[in-house]
Amino acid sequence: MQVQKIEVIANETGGNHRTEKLLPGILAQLQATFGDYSLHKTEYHGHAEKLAAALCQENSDQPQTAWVLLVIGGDGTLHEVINGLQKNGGRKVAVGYIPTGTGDDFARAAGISEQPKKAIAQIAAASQPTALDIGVITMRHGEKHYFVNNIGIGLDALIVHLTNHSSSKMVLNKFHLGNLSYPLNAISAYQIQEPYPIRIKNAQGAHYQFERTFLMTVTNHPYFGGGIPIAPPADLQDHSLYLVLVEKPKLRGLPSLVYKILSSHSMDTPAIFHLKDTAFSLNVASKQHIQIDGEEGYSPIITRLSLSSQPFLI
Ligand SMILES: Nc1ncnc2c1ncn2[C@@H]1O[C@H](COP(=O)(O)OP(=O)(O)OP(=O)(O)O)[C@@H](O)[C@H]1O
Repeated sequence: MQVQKIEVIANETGGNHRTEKLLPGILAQLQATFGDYSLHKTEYHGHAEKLAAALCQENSDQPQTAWVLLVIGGDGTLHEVINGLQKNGGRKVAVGYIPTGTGDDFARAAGISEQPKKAIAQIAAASQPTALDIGVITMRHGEKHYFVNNIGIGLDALIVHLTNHSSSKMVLNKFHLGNLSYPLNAISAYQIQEPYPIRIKNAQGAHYQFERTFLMTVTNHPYFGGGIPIAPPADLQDHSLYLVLVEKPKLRGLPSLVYKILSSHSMDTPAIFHLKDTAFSLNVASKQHIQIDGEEGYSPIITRLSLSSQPFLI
C-alpha cells in the first residue's frame, strides 16, 4: 500500500521487555521498507491511548486515510491504541500491528506473524486495509470502551486481578516464566470465585438467565489467555461476538472441562454455553471482577456489548 505518513507507537516493556531488545532491528526494517516515520515511545501504563488520541488531533486537518499508525507491543498496547483511535475520530485510520507481547492473542487470530520481520513484510504487502471487528462496551451512563480480544466477568477477571497483584508474577517474570502465574492463580481463583446470577439479552431480544455463573467471557475471536481456543469458530471478520458461559462445575468435573477447552472442543460440551450475536446486554446485580483485554475493573449493573471496526494492514 502507498503510505503518505507513518506514525509509530512502541511499548518497550511489552513481552516482559522483549520489545526493547527487538526495537532497534524493527525500526531499521521500518526505515528500509517505508522510509521516514515518527516514533512515539510509551512511558507509562495508559500512555498509548493518549498518544493515539493526540495523533488523531494532530492529523485532524487531513483525511484519516492519509496516515497510518504502526503499533509495536502486546495485546495491552494494541488495546490502548484502539481505544485512543475509536474514541477520538480515528476509526478509519489503518493500523499495522507488529506483535512483541507475551500473549499476542489478537495477532494469532488476525494471522499476523509473531516474527517482527514477517509482520513488517505483511504490512508492506497489504494492498489495502481490511476492516476487523472491534468489541464495544457501553456503560450505564453511555461511556464507551473498546476491546480487541475479550471482556470477562467472574473467574477469568479474578485470575487477572490475582495475577496483577501477586508477588509471584514478578519472581516468575525474572525467569521469563511470567505465563505460569496465570495457571497458578487459576487454582486460587477457582476456590475464591462464588457463582453469581446473570441475565443476558441478545440482539433479537431473547432472554437467558443463569443462576450459578462461574465464567462469562464475550470474545471477538477464538483465543484467550495466550492461545487457549475458547471460541474456535469466532472470526475477526464475521461481525459477531461470541459469548461463552460456564456454570460452577463440581471439582471432579473440572479436569474434563479444562481438557475440552484446551483441546478446541469447548463447543461440544453441554457444560459450556455458547451464544453468537452482533450485540448482547448483560445484567449482573452483584459486584464482580471484570476484565477488558486484561485490564481489571468491577462490573457495572448493565452493560451493552456491540461491535465497531478498525482497518488493519494484514
Ligand atoms: N513505559 C512503560 N512502563 C510501564 N508500563 C508500560 C509502559 N508502556 C506501556 N506500559 C504498559 O505495559 C502493559 C503491558 O504491555 P503489553 O500488553 O503491550 O505487553 P504484554 O503484557 O507483554 O503482552 P500481552 O498483552 O500480549 O500479553 C500495558 O498495560 C501498558 O499500559
